[in-house]
Amino acid sequence: GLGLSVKKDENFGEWYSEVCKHEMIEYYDISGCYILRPWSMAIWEIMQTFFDAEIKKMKVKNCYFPLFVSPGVLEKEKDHIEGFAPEVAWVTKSGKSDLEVPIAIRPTSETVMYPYYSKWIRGHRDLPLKLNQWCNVVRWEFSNPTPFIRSREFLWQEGHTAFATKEEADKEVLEILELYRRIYEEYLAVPVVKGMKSENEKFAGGLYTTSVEAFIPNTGRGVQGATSHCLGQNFAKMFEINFENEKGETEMVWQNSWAYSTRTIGVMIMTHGDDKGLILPPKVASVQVVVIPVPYKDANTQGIFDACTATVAALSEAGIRAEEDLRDNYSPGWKYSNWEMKGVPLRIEIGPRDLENDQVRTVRRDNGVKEDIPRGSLVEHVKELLEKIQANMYEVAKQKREACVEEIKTWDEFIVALNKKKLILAPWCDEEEVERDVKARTKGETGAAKTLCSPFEQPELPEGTLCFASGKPAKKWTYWGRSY
Ligand SMILES: O=C1CCCN[C@@H]1CCCn1cnc2ccccc2c1=O
Repeated sequence: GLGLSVKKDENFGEWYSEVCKHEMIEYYDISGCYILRPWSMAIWEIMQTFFDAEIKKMKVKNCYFPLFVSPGVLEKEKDHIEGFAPEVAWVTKSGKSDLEVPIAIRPTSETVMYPYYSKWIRGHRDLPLKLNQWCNVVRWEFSNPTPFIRSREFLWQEGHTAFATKEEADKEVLEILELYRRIYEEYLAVPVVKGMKSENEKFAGGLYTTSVEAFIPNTGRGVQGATSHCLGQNFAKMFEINFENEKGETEMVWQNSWAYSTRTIGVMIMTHGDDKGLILPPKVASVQVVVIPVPYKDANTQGIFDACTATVAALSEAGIRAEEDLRDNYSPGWKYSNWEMKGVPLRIEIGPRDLENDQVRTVRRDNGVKEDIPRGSLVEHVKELLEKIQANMYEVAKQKREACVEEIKTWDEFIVALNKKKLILAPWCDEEEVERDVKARTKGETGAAKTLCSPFEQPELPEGTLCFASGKPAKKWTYWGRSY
């Protein structure tokens, strides 16, 4: 039928799967793989347009490296690959014959790119080297696949930069992290926390990992939104990426790598969707306004259709992504439900009365508010409405997320908050052993609790505050929770 068969608060998993099928994705006959249909691809492209322009301002250049990785290079560094090896997909045959040597499909491109960084970087004038690629990666995961959130192939951008000094690397890590915050908060209207990953959770091959973390109130799970790593000189050592500095001495480069993926779209769907379906933030909506005629038996139907077409033309002229739905085989009511399901942020209805009064009726998808607007001031009104919708969606999501945050000080409080699906802010001694212990003690069928990040914005930590898990002196406030 037309509507969703379950409610968001009743059966979130089923709700999410159904909402995604309303033209964002199509399930594919290989498990963990999904078809990105135009309705979600358009969102990816809008984000890409923003991010690509921003990194170009930072002198990052786009490139493209092969999909295939030779085994020798992939396994070059044991502790980088150790935990990940089971996820690597391999090509072992071509046609009927086996390949002499199996070839891996990139799960990420450090080992693909860095042998060539070593070749291209000779002297300090070759630095900084800043490359990015927009591509797909494959990780053959076995934990439950979820559209956009966890798939065996996904689209992402991966930036790989090399500098002469650590200071330059440290600076870029945070500049990129700010762009990720903007993607989530300014485009997807999703609030995120910027922070540092723990030693346990960071990218094992790097020096430190920063991330933007989102939270899904319905499941009480954190979700890593995007990562920006400083790799230090670890990969430079592994791949011998050296340069001759101004004094003629040989030094190793300092590197970063950073990525966001199509997971962003899943986080947006989970955050904003309701029981009528998707709600798209205007900034990323491929159709921001849908104009629907409401003809009445003997009314001037042609006049109504012409008014719809003229309204779309005026809005498009002003750079607003507007479409009319003049299909004569669907009722206005059916169209309202259909476009609400697809999450179009603003609907405009034009009926006989609107025609007489030279006005249109607007209906907001985020809060349902209806308003009659004179056609003379339509464009300005709609621009304002779209901005209000964008801002309101962010504020509502931020309040919902804040309502989930619980600050705790003891183990018992931690367990209670965890079982109440809270986003937990706790004082922690920052010891890896303790994090591993918390994971072990909270292991359950819904997954263990772990650190999500230590926020850069640290609340006051009074002298003598003890770690909630170990009782040792706490060093920092850290967000904990179950995660995707
Ligand atoms: O996040 C990023 C940002 C973009 C570039 N790569 C880094 C780190 C990727 C970490 N990672 C993640 N899954 C993997 C899966 C298989 C093999 C290797 C890996 C792997 O190295």
